[in-house]
Formats: sequence, structure tokens, C-alpha cells
Amino acid sequence: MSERTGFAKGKIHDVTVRPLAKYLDERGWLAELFRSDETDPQTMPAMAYLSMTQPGVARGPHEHVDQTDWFCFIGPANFKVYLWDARRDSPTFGIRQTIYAGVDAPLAVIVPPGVVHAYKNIGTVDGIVFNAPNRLYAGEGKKSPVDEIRHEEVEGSPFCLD
Ligand SMILES: Cc1cn([C@H]2C[C@H](O)[C@@H](COP(=O)(O)OP(=O)(O)O[C@H]3O[C@H](C)C(=O)[C@H](O)[C@H]3O)O2)c(=O)[nH]c1=O
Repeated sequence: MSERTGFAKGKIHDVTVRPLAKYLDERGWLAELFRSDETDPQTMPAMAYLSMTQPGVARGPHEHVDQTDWFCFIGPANFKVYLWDARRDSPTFGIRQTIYAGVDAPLAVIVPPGVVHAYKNIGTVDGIVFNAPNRLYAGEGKKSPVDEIRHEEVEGSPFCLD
């Protein structure tokens, strides 16, 4: 266990990491991000968004009570992805997992509820991340509370990025 954060390194149960194939040709590349015939109905995306993160900047750590995130890192830029299992009923409760993904390692990272997550742009250019959560942000018509715990705003949070 890391004395500093109380988390041990390892792999987190039911976090899915999938390589994303880039189909290259003389024009450039194409990559599928998800397909309904390869997706559990429970985690089927309800929406999608892109975010741009500047070099050296992190987003998160965040946690969702009910939402599964489907992050795709295909570049520009590479990211260090941080995951912490905060689910007391999980066989990997207390485990921290880090993943490197992005232009040099295109990956989909599917994060279930209760797994705290953050990602930092470790590149030198503005980075793009795609996410296709299985819940609508703020619900139908954006009329509900956002399902999100923003741990970066919690004093003394154990979820520390290095
Ligand atoms: C996610 C989202 C955000 N917004 C608006 C709300 C704010 O005005 C602005 C930035 O949102 P936020 O500060 O939540 O963005 P991040 O801090 O990057 O958080 C996002 O990325 C981290 C890693 C997460 O895990 C969160 O689930 C996700 O919200 O976009 C929308 O209008 N729709 C959306 O689906």
C-alpha cells in the first residue's frame, strides 16, 4: 500500500481497456470508437463529447454513482490515465491503476461507476479525448443534478495525481 495515498498498484476489476485500430491509407486514418454489436447494453453510450486538454493539464479526479464512461484516447497528445477503485464491495477495492494512452497507443478505457478517474496530457500539444457515457449529462433536457463527484475540489482527497 502506498503510505501517501493508501492505494496499491494493480489492475482494477471490470475496467475494460481496448486497443483502437487506426486504419491507415494514403488519405490518413480512421478508427472505430464503439459498436453496438460489441457493447454490453448496460454500458451502451447515451451521448458523446470531445474535450481538449492543454499540455501538462489534468482533468479529474472524478467519480460517478451510476454512469459508466467510455473514454477514447486517439490523440493528438498522449495521456496518463489514473484510476482508483473506491468501491468497497469490489475485489480490487483500494487498487490504483495507471494507463498510458493517446496518439502513440490508441485505447478505449471503459470506467464503471465507483472507479475514480483522471487523465493528464503528458504531451506537448493540445490533447483531445472522446467520451461516450451511458448516461445523459444532467439527464433528459439537462434538468437533473449531474452525477459527478469532483474529488479535485475535496480538501485532503486521497486521489492524488503524480
Ligand atoms: C461532461 C459535460 C460537460 N458539459 C459542460 C459543463 C461545463 O460547463 C463544461 C466543462 O465540464 P466539466 O468541468 O465537467 O469537464 P471536466 O472537468 O473535464 O469533466 C469531464 O471529464 C472528466 C474526466 C470526467 O470524468 C467528467 O465526467 C466530465 O464531466 O462542459 C456539458 O455541457 N456536457 C457534458 O457532457
